[in-house]
Amino acid sequence: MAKKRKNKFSGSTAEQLPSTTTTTTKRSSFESFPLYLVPNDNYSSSSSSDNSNKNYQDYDNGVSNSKSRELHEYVKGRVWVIPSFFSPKECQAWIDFCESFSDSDGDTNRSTSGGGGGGGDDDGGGFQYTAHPASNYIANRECYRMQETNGRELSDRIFKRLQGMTMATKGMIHCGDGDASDVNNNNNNDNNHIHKHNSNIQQETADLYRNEYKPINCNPNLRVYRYNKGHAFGRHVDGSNVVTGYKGDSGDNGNGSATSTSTRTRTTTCKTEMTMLLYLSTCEGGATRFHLPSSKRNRKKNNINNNSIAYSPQVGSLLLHVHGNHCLEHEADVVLSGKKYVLRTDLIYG
Ligand SMILES: O=C(O)CCC(=O)C(=O)O
Ligand SMILES: [Fe+2]
Repeated sequence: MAKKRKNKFSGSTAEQLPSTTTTTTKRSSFESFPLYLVPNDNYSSSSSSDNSNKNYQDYDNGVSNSKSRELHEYVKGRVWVIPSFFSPKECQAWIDFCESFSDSDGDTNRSTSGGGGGGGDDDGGGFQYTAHPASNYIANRECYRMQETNGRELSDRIFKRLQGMTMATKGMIHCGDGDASDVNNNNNNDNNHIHKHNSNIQQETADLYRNEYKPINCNPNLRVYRYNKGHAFGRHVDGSNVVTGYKGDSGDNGNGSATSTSTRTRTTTCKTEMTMLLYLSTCEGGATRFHLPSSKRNRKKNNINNNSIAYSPQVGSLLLHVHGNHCLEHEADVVLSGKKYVLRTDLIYG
């Protein structure tokens, strides 16, 4: 069990929470986050006979194979998974770090309303309880959150690892224009299947740098969620955000701090295009469920569409999904037992 530790706060909460949100106003910080939790090396997905595989000695305890460090398409043109992005040890270290700011019952910074019990800790940092009912504009949500709005070094490292894995396998993810309504479902909820869809979307994974518009980093706005039993996040779509500080000219990252590992050679407007969900634990329930748009025929007939594809959290797996205009509606199913920990960032394109 992680011990309680004091933390200093910094940064600001970038994610806008509605006025009905029940949450504390304090900010948590990852400023003391140990960088070794995401080693600054380039993880390549090579065959097991390759020497570079020793990078993984501590990474997967020999359990996973190189395929589990590759990008797999989960919903065509919309959702991808890398089954072993973080090692189990790394996941546990993230959880321990985040929980080290909690009260012994794990309810640090708990506000007064809502379920779950526990009292607040006014200078502890760490997880903050977030809960709001559904309204016309926002989905219902209940979980704990911890946030660092400028975790630049960590996001650089996460991106470097993603590059190492995707470059060695199927290339970086190309994000093109498409119409989400053209995605169809084969109604198979099994995590082990790649879901095939008829689609006119020109959105296949593409080799890194084949296209001008490509992934350049991960969002330094890092969030860790903890869903306890009964917690969930209702049906919603994720918005795309313009991100500053990634101009890439002559090492200028726009904010005077360290140069990004993904320095570019031209000035560009950068936007988040994909949500990245890094599952740090497994639990019963708690799947991330994508709702597939109904076919044009069903829409005409006004048929109700209940097609969905759920991804159950696996320790260390990374799920990426297109967000913004082409985001599939999705939700986090209720956690039935255990705790679901997720690290959320986004893939920035420019
Ligand atoms: O926790 C999940 O499974 C989904 C989280 C999510 O949808 C989000 O962060 O926008
Ligand atoms: Fe979402």
